[in-house]
Parts: sequence; structure tokens; C-alpha cells
Amino acid sequence: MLELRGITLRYDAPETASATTVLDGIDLTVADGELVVLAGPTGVGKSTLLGVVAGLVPSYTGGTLTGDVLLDGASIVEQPARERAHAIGYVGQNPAAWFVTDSVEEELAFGMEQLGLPAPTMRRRVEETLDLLGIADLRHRDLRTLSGGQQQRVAIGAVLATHPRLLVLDEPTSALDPTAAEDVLATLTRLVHDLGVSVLVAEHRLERVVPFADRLCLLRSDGAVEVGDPAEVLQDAPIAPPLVELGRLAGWQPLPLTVRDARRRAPALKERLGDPPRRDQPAPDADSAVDVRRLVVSHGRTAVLREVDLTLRPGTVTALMGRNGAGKSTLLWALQGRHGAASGTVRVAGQDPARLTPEERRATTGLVPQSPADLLYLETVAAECAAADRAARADAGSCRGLLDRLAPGIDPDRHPRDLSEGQRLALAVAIVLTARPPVLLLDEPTRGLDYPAKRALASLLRELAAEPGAARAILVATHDVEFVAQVADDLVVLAEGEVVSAGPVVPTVSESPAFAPQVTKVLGAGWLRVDDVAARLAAEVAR
Ligand SMILES: Nc1ncnc2c1ncn2[C@@H]1O[C@H](COP(=O)(O)OP(=O)(O)OP(=O)(O)O)[C@@H](O)[C@H]1O
Ligand SMILES: Nc1ncnc2c1ncn2[C@@H]1O[C@H](COP(=O)(O)OP(=O)(O)OP(=O)(O)O)[C@@H](O)[C@H]1O
Repeated sequence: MLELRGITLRYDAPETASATTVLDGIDLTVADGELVVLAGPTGVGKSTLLGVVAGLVPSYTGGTLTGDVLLDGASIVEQPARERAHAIGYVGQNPAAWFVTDSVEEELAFGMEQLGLPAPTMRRRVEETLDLLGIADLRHRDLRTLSGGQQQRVAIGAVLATHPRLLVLDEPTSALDPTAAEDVLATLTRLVHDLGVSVLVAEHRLERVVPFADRLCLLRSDGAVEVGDPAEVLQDAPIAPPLVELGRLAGWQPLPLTVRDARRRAPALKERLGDPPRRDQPAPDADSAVDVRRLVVSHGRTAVLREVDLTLRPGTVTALMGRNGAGKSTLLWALQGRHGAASGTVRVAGQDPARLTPEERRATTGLVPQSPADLLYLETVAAECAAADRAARADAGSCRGLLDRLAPGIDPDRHPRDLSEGQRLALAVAIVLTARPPVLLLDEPTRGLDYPAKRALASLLRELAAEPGAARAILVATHDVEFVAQVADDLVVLAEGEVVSAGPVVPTVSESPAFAPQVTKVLGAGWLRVDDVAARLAAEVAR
């Protein structure tokens, strides 16, 4: 159905007369009724390739494209994006940026209006889509007031309502809670299997998508491309979901792609491993870094946070999880003093953040918001890093050093607008971490990050939490269960604005089918990370 021939994209930088070749001679086909996953390191060119298919690159981004894009055998490479929209539905990495209307219902209808569909058809499809994505209760809502995951669902719905034959999706589950992500992927698979729709989806959280994939296309950083059966492509891929890494360690062949497959092989491995590792709990500290009591925050008449109690211990990383719209971002903003409490108290490093000046606030609390671009306002990566060093009175090069740990090798002269999603997030995280404030808040900080980058971020946060004398507390709102397994000591789960569980990570995730990481599902409570398994096997060999 879709055929890409020799796609090469060069981004020109006129001011320096240099050019970056992002994609170099990519060939790829997507058949009718096939779901192809596009994977690869942060910044390798996945979004660029999807943009080429949708007709957005190079028209909206600049750059020079060579090669051909064929749909049903006919070249569409010269066709503008809007003329491809009857067949190709595209959802970008940052859905809110693409909204063209004000309300959920209008947005769901907009694409169909553009295609000139009759009103009764539109009406019917809007209803179907609201149900399909579980967003019926949001139908009259203003798009700007939706949570990140709610926006992502609306964006996917708006495209599904046009009934495209090819869906092109850029990290479509990055803002979705684990259950919603599974539901959306199951819906897509139904469209693929029952209606012969084709899907090309770029994703970093391979543990979520690979079980649904017919084929995997891996773009490597050296420009090589591998396309094929997911288990074969992942055999020695530099990026792999935890199950695959576990399978490699244990020597399982073929590599397991689903928890079910891995569990069948697990008994022998469990026997070799013995008891799960003991996790030291940091010593309880009398002074909490963050203390929230009976916090209520409302939007109009709706209470979004209801009597929330939260204590963050210095020296710890706490994960904040919960369904889309549960109130996680609202809580983070309240800790930064930006959402006035209707009632209750908030104390951050002993003070009420709402009473601090912006400068005092920055000195106590650093927040990486859900859309990292909000923190970036200068012309180059180098200027952003230099400004962060100055603001934090840190040594020159501090911010750049942090950035290189997360996303190495970014051109310092590049405009932050032209970074890939993961690179932009890495820059925002580096800027906030440069200030080394006593309280760090991160809202969904793994979008666009590949596995090595997530591992680097986890170890950076662990180092910052453990810094002697810093008494630092870190709170990470995320849907990324594998990241939680790597980084967190404690877990707080919100539901409908209330804390429904709070405590050390191991018991809290072990009992939850939604929040348990793959290693826990395969090996049982107490095992969280592939690294723990590797360490135990290495110790066994040493004995
Ligand atoms: N308009 C542009 N001008 C110059 N360089 C660009 C532009 N857009 C993207 N790039 C660069 O092209 C490379 C590929 O970006 P792209 O967004 O396609 O990566 P990606 O694989 O989707 O990344 P991520 O995993 O972070 O989403 C990156 O190095 C990025 O900095
Ligand atoms: N201005 C507003 N008016 C009405 N409701 C709002 C407004 N702002 C946020 N909300 C609602 O408050 C709830 C909590 O939003 P919040 O962004 O805190 O959720 P979240 O847990 O961070 O979600 P996600 O996981 O999707 O990012 C959501 O249901 C959201 O729709």
C-alpha cells in the first residue's frame, strides 16, 4: 500500500552553510492490513520519516527531500499534506500543537468536514469515536483544559473518525496511562485485522507496541536500517524492551515478545536466581522535604485534587502515577505554587510555595513541565545551556555536561525548535537539573527518550537524590512503568484526585497489573529491573 523508495532528507542550516543528513536512502513498505513499528534512538529521524509520509516534511520543516513516496503504486511525493488526508491520517508527537478548533466535539468533526462528509455520517462517527476512545464525558470540554493524555486521545480520535486507510502515528501512547495505551493499541489492531487498515507507528516504549507489531523497522544511529520480524530484528538491537533483554540474558530462543511467552520460560531462571534482591529503604528523616495536607484544588466547580496528603522524604525519588486526568500535573503545579489551594496546606522545604517570589520559588523547586518547549526561549542550544549555568551560578559547561549524559552530541548551534522531541526534553531536563534545587518535579520526563537515555536519566536522578547534605526530594509524574522500576523508591497512585496508594515501590507495583514492570510480571514480586537479574547472574558466575 505504502512504499518509500530511497528517502533521503537533508536539513540545511543556511547561517552556517552546513547540512545534516537525517535519513539516508530509506526503503520501506507497509502492506494493506499491516502494523509496522518504527523504532530507533532519540533523534535518529523517526518523526522526520513519518512527516515525509504525511507530506509535512519538507514543506513545513524545510530541508531537501529526495526519493519517492508511493501510495497504491502512484507517486504522492509532490502532493501536499491536505490532499493526502483522505487516505493518510497523521497524529504528531505533540497533539495539542495540531488542534485547530476549541472543543472536543468540534475537533473530532474537523477532519471529516475537511473531507466534505455528509452531516449524518459525521454525527455518527463522532459518537463512535467518543466511545471507542473512552472520552464521551469530555465531549463539550475546551481542548486547552484537557490533561495531556486526554489531549492525546482526542487527537487520535480526530484522525480515526476520518477512516483513513493508513494511520501514521508518532509516539501515540507517550501520554497515555498503561491501561489506556493498551486499549488504544488493541483498538488499532482491531482496525488492522478487521478492516485492513495499515498502521505505521513510531514508538520508544517497545514493551507496549511490539506485541501488536507485524514487522519492526529499526533505524540505527549509523544510518543502517533493519526491517523484519520483530523478534529477529531485536536479536542484537541496541534498543530493546526489558523482556527481550531478559531473554538475551537467559539465552531464550526465540526471544519472548510477550509476558506470557516469557513466563513459560521463567521457572528455570527463577530457580537460578534465588530470592529477589533486598532493597535498602533510606533511613526515615524527621524533616520531610515536601509536606502536603488535605490539599484541595478546583477548576470551577470541579475538585481536581481532593484532600490529598503527600510526604516526600529527602534522599528519595517518588513516582506519581495514575489514570489520565487523575490530577498528577495539577499536583505538581500546586507544589510549585502555581495552583492556589482551595483548602489544605502545602509546604515545600518548610515554606508555602504560593507565597514565594518567582526567584525564591526557582531556588527551592525545579519543574520540568509536560511540554518542555515551555522552558526554551533562546536561539541556540548553546545559549540555553549558558543561560542555565549563569542562572544557577554553576560552572560553565555544567548544563552541557548534563545534556550530553542524556542525549549526547547535539549540535550546540541548533535552534531548540529544530530538536527532536527527545532532544528537546533532554535539554529542558538538563536546564532544570543544573540549578540543583532541593525539590525536583518532573512531569512525564521520558517522552522521546530511548532506553539508554532513560537509563541515564534514572541514574542522574538517583545521584541527585543521594547527594550528601542536599536533602533533596524528587517527584516524577509518569506513565512509564519501566522507568518507575528503574528510578523510584516510593510510589504514590492518584485516582480521581485522591491518593489511593502510597508506599515503597516493590509492594505497590507488584500487586498492580497496570503498574508492574515486565520483569516483575515474569519473575515475581521483588524483581524490578533487568540490571538486578544481570547482577545476580554475574555473581553466580563469579562464585
Ligand atoms: N527543522 C530542522 N532543522 C534541522 N534539524 C532538524 C530539524 N528537524 C529535526 N532536525 C534534526 O533531525 C534529527 C531527527 O529528528 P527527528 O525528530 O526526526 O528524530 P526522532 O527519531 O523522531 O527523535 P525522537 O525519538 O526524539 O522523537 C534530529 O537530530 C533533529 O535535531
Ligand atoms: N481549566 C480546567 N477546567 C476544567 N477541568 C480541568 C482544567 N484543567 C484541568 N482540568 C481537569 O483536571 C483533571 C486533572 O488534570 P491533570 O492535568 O492534573 O491530570 P493528569 O493526571 O496530569 O493527567 P495526564 O496523565 O493525562 O497528564 C483532568 O480531568 C482535566 O481535564
